[in-house]
Amino acid sequence: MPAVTYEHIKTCKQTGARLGIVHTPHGSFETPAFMPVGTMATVKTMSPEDLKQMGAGIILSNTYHLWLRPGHEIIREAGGLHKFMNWDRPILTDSGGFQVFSLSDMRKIEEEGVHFRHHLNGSKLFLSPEKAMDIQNALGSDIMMAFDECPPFPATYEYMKASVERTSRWAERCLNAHQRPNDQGLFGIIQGGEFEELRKQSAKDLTSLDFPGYAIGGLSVGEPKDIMNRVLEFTTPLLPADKPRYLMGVGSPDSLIDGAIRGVDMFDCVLPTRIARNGTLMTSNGRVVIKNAKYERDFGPIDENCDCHTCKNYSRAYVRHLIKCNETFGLRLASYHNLYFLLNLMEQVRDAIRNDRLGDFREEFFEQYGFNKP
Ligand SMILES: CNc1nc2cc3c(=O)[nH]c(N)nc3c(CCN)c2[nH]1
Ligand SMILES: [Zn+2]
Repeated sequence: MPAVTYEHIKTCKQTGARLGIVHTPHGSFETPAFMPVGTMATVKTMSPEDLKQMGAGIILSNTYHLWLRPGHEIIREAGGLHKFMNWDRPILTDSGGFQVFSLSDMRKIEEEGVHFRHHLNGSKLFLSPEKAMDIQNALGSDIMMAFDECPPFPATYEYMKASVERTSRWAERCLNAHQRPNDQGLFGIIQGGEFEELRKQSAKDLTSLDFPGYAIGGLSVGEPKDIMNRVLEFTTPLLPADKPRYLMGVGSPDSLIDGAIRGVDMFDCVLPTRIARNGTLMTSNGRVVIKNAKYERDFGPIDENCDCHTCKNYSRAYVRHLIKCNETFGLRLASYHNLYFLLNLMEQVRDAIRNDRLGDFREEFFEQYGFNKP
């Protein structure tokens, strides 16, 4: 029995969105799902109890960061990442490729792997498909990602073609290095940028290797949203309908809805906690920049349509005060609300799929949030 399986519940009659359940060794979660990001084995300022209370079904952590600090062997000795961070629900770990390219310079890509400098102390490091698999095996994540190259945007067709072919060879090496296929699911990552031919090539290469799930990589790297949506439109149909589809690095409300409509099941993004820390809050009526003076005497909730712990117990004026004073509690209140907002949005998306009306929901949400404003 593979470690990770997908159960399709239904497809929305109004759009291409699908309702499903992903089953893993640490439990199941409904899809479409948003995964809070816990890079350093913590979703910043949130406790596991907070995450459960807000309905997080799965969280993401990062091979690159945990390899560097505290070191994957320490986590292996702790009994794995679930035990180390006291999270007993599913964990997905990214493979490190993207983090190397987004964090460190002085990098050199070879067939064997990537040579680069530690982004904090500059020491020379090397990451390969086999090393990325060894680290993820030590972490014991339920879903591991294949080691890939996420090419920059834009990239030439020639560069992208060579990169896709190497990423496909790396994916096979990851499968061959997989030590615990019954305990950990390994997802392949489709690359190819905005080139339909290369996305087809990547999908053909990786679906022939029969992974339990597939990610769509190489997006949310600065391309306009209409390009992302177009790439999704011709890429998701290339992926097996009985496997989860994970769009990497996507987390704004409009992109989550538009990705679900195009058949995506899983998303992750640091956006909600990152913008929360500087006081930008997502609400049903659009973004609220809480440091703005107009909230100084606003004793109402962040979002009157939100029933999260922050909105039920604290005012905009109070959160504004804490954020301006850089009080840690303010970071917690803002992060809690933003994560809750996205998790609740995904619950509304799943509801709309159940009722075959995700297209209508999109219109209503975009109108109220202000996405339709010119
Ligand atoms: C924020 N935008 C973004 N695009 C990504 C693409 C990849 C991607 O193409 N490959 C991998 N392995 N990770 C990606 C990530 C990290 C996801 N947590 C991305 N993040
Ligand atoms: Zn709230």
